[in-house]
Amino acid sequence: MDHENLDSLPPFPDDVPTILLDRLSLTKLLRYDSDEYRKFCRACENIGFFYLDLRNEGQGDSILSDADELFKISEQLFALDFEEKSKYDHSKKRSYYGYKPLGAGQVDEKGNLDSVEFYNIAKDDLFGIMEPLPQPDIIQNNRYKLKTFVTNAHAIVRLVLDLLNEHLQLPPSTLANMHCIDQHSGDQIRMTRSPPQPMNDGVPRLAGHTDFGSITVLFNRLGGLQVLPPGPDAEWKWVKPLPGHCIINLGDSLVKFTNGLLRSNIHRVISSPGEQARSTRYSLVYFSRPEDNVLLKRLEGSAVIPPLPEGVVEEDVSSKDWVIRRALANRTNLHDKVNMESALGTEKISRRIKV
Ligand SMILES: O=C(O)CCC(=O)C(=O)O
Ligand SMILES: [Fe+2]
Repeated sequence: MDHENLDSLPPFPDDVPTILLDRLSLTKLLRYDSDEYRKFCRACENIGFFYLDLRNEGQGDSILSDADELFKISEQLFALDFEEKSKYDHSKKRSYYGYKPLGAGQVDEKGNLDSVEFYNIAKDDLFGIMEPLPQPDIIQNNRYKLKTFVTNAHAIVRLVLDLLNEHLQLPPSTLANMHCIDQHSGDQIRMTRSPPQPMNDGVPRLAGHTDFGSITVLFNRLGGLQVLPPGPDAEWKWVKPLPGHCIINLGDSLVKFTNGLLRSNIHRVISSPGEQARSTRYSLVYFSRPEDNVLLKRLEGSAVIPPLPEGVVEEDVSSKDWVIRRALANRTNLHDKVNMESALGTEKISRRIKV
C-alpha cells in the first residue's frame, strides 16, 4: 500500500554518514518471534533507536494512514497566521502543550535559537481527562482522527513496554501499569514544521537531547534527524527516513528505571541533507511518558537491572516534574538567562563515557 507520497520529495542523499538502525517488523514482534525479539533487546540496550516496519499488519497500516492524515492537518495548522497560532502558546502558564513558535528555544550556550515550530496536543485532552485547552478549529474539528492516532500509537508503545518488561524480568505488566492510557500523564502528539534551511554554520534546528519520557513513535519524511552513537569518539550520524516505517526511540524514564541498562540516545535535528534542504520539513511524534505521579527511579523486582553504586541515593522526581522542567528550561521568554545545563536529562549517561 502506498501510504506516503515520498516520491515527490527530493531523495535522501547516499553520500552522507548514515546510521544502520535495525529494521524490526511489527508483525514479527507481535508474534514474539525469537530472532526479532533478540534484535529488539539488543537495539534497546545498545542504541535505543530502531525502525519499526508497520506495513501489512492491521494496526500498522492504520497508523500509517493516520499519520498521512495528520501530516495534512499539520500543514493546515502551521499555515495559520502567527497571531492565531500564538494564542495557543501556554508556556507562561508553565504548560508545554499548544504552540511553540519558531526560535522560542535556545539551542546552545552561545544563545543561538531553534528553527522549528511545534504544536503539542495532550493525550489527556483528547481522552477528556483534563480541563480542555483552547485549540484552533483545525485541531478541534479533527479530534477524532487525533484520538485514533493516539490509540494506535499507544498500542505500539504497549507492545514495546511488554517486550521490555519480559527482557528486564520484571513482574508481569510492571511497565504497562505505569503507562495506562486512561490515567493522567504527559503523553502528547507533537507536530513540527521547519522552514527550508540551507546547510548553515552548524547551528541545529533542534538541539541535541534525549527524549523526556518512555517511548517515542516518530514519523518524518525528510532527513535532518541525527543521532550521536555512544563512546568518546562518536560522530553524529543521519537517520534516513524509510517509507512504511516509524522510528522508535527510548527516553529518560527507561534509563532511570533500569539504572542505565536501556539506552536513551542523544539526537538532534539539523538542515536536511543535499537537495532536501530546499523543502519545508514536517515531523509527527507521539511521546509516551510514565503517569504523572510515577517516580523516575530504579525499579525493584528485576534480577537484570544493575544495582545502584554503593551509597548512591536517587532523587525523588515525578514524571510530571521531570517533563515540565525539561520542556520549558530553554524557553527564552521564561528565563532572563537560559541555563542549558538545567535542560539536561540523561544525556551524560547516554554518551557512555567513563569519567
Ligand atoms: O523531527 C524529528 O525527526 C525529531 C524530533 C525530535 O527529536 C523531538 O521532537 O523530540
Ligand atoms: Fe527527540
